[in-house]
Amino acid sequence: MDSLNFIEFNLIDLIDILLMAFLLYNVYKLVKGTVAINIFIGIVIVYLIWQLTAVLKMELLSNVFGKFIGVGVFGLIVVFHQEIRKFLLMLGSTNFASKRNFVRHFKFLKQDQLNTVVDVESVVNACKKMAKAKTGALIVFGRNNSLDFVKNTGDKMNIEITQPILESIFYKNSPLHDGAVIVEDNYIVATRVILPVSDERNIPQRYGLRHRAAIGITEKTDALALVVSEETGHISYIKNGEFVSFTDFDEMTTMIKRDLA
Ligand SMILES: Nc1ncnc2c1ncn2[C@@H]1O[C@H](COP(=O)(O)OP(=O)(O)OP(=O)(O)O)[C@@H](O)[C@H]1O
Repeated sequence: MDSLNFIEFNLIDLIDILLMAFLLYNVYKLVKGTVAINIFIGIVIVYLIWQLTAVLKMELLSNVFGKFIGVGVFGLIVVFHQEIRKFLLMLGSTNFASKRNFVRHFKFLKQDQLNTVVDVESVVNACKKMAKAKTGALIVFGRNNSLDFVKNTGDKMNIEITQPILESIFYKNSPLHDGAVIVEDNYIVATRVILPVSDERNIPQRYGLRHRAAIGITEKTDALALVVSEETGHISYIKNGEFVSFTDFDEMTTMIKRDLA
């Protein structure tokens, strides 16, 4: 039967499927937890129906779905422009192949090579202390995307994270207190960093530049951000350009650890 020819399978098909699965998995990881996930699932469904109608030679339906997908590509570029940007950044990122993903899998070969586990407790404790004292702070955790483009706006550092260090950096009279701190692999790698500010109109007026900067960097990259408000002493956890809600700081700590894993 001609229509079942597609069942013939060779090595190239296997590689094709594996690469496609890898691509889809990474796209899924990017959009997971965002509103884009529903659009992503919708597209996958439309695509699968299109392929099915094509294989079964249902000319009319296949034509309609084909046209829809053809035009839809441009719509997708607009809808997913942030995710596409993050994905391309991830592919070209120096961090992607270097540390978190690649080395971690081979960590057993060299036990003490990298200290990749961020001491989240110390960071959260420092934030709690700063919140009490109404000291503003902005801490960004790098993940897969390289943050080199923002690190260059501040001072490069290499300080292992401790609670007192973080508190002293953001202490009001400290020369380093302005801007954001970038954290990678349990090290403060940059201070006084100027982040891209989000121009999203839906952010409530009460949030100023510190919060907009946290939203901006987490929209443009897969980084995570913690903000301590100087005005209210409120601590916000921001991911994918949105405020993450949590009931207590233990829950927030667990979420950050999970997101950094
Ligand atoms: N683009 C930026 N990147 C990094 N840090 C920034 C940026 N813009 C402002 N900041 C930091 O935020 C501080 C000003 O915060 P602002 O009062 O405007 O924000 P906010 O969101 O209202 O925060 P808060 O609740 O702490 O007042 C600045 O002193 C600076 O340290």
